[in-house]
Amino acid sequence: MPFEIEETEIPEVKIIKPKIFNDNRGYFLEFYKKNDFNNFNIKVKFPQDNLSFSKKGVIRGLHFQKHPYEQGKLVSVISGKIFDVAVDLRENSKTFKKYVSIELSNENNKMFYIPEGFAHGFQALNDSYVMYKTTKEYNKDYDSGIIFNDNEISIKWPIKDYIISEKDKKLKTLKEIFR
Ligand SMILES: Cc1cn([C@H]2C[C@H](O)[C@@H](COP(=O)(O)OP(=O)(O)O[C@H]3O[C@H](C)C(=O)[C@H](O)[C@H]3O)O2)c(=O)[nH]c1=O
Repeated sequence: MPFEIEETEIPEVKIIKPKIFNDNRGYFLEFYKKNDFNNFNIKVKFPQDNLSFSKKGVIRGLHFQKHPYEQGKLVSVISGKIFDVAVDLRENSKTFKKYVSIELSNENNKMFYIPEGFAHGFQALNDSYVMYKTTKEYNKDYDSGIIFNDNEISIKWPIKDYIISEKDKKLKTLKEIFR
């Protein structure tokens, strides 16, 4: 089985460790294999792959797509290191408004599986290339998000001297979204 799975404090959010096949040339790993993920009860399709490059200190997020275009994500770091965050936005969940975070890097080759119903964001701990698969296609009309420093979630972003987009500066708080 070329993947190992680790639980997090939010049961549906998983850490996935692909098997690394090292040899004298370098290494090989599988990012995703339908049957193996089905064995982990992750039975989703990924119609879109994304790649973003972020300079050290950049925070992207906290983003989500509104119903019916919610996106699950399988996040990996091709090069660099990020502090990756998933926030539970499922109002009927015991962990509503709670978050889990993980360091993903091309050293640990870990992946983060974030199901639909969560907001996603990350901070680049050095210049980083992040590749992630999504369970639905991007729909700009349903693109939404929560301000990164919402004190109801209170994420401890590692780098204080952050860079964020003008768009992300204007994102609402959880309270404003879930009145
Ligand atoms: C997400 C996305 C964006 N775009 C276009 C829209 C903008 O013209 C440009 C940059 O978009 P944005 O500033 O929303 O990119 P990020 O800040 O990296 O957004 C992502 O950041 C967090 C971490 C996520 O998990 C989401 O996938 C996504 O919200 O790419 C597309 O054409 N397709 C897409 O799927």
